[in-house]
Amino acid sequence: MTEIGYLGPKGTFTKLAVDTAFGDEVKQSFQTIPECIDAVDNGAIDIGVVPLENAIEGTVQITVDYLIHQVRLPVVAEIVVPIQQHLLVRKDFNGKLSDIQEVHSHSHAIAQCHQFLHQNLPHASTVFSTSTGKAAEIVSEQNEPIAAIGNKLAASEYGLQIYKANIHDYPNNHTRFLVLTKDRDLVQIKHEAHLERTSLLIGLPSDKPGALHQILSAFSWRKMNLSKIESRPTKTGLGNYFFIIDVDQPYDNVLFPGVKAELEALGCEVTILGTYPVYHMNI
Ligand SMILES: O=C(O)C(=O)C[C@]1(C(=O)O)C=C[C@@H](O)C=C1
Repeated sequence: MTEIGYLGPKGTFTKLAVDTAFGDEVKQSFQTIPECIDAVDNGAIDIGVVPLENAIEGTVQITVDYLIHQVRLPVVAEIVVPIQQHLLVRKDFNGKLSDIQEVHSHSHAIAQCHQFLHQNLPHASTVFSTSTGKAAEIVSEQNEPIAAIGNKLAASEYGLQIYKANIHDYPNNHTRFLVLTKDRDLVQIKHEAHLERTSLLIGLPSDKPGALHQILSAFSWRKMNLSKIESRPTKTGLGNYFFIIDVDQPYDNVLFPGVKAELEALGCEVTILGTYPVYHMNI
């Protein structure tokens, strides 16, 4: 039976994404994103689902860096889900907002609610946890005036109440999750794909004038639509970067090999990270 790993424990957004995409398959929770990716790599599980990017806070850097520098796994699908952040407290908490001393959550969830916290809980300290589900678990176990930021699944899993709903700072909050596996045939998502996307990693030989312009030209004159470009440090010294580029079309045997050859002629190193369908889902 196919086993699917996710950032746990129960009640995380990743779990919601996995449940929506994979229904009743067997699932295993991991405490960190690298542990989940390692488990796919060493065969302990078949598929891993990890957060990649949030509409408010941007890239989940540990995911990108781990996939670039430590474990290269094929990306075979992307799941996009709406994210609604709520302020969760124990059911026996009946104080005021100003009584809350600590707010626990994943750093990305705290960042998505930064303005809310700044305006409504300026006196409370923020405490980072490994996930929103973990934060909810911590709050459920302590008889203290503390709160977690998380989703409604976390509220029901840990017996918490939603003290204030939808505290994320901007509407239209979504997170992209990557589905990673060595065996593409294992992944069957019963939804209609929104589009096909291809992600590339491009390394420059050295910093030189016009390098980025030349890279972008290779896509531009072929009329290939880029939906994201991001630089990440190569970790070899200040000023050295990789570019990660998302192209909103599937890999083909004409345009992509053409881009690759053109960029390699410029001295760039080009790696295809994956070509995959993108599913937009409601949770
Ligand atoms: O902590 C969780 O619930 C997660 O699934 C992680 C994560 C993230 O890393 O971005 C996923 C979705 C939300 O953007 C907030 C947190």
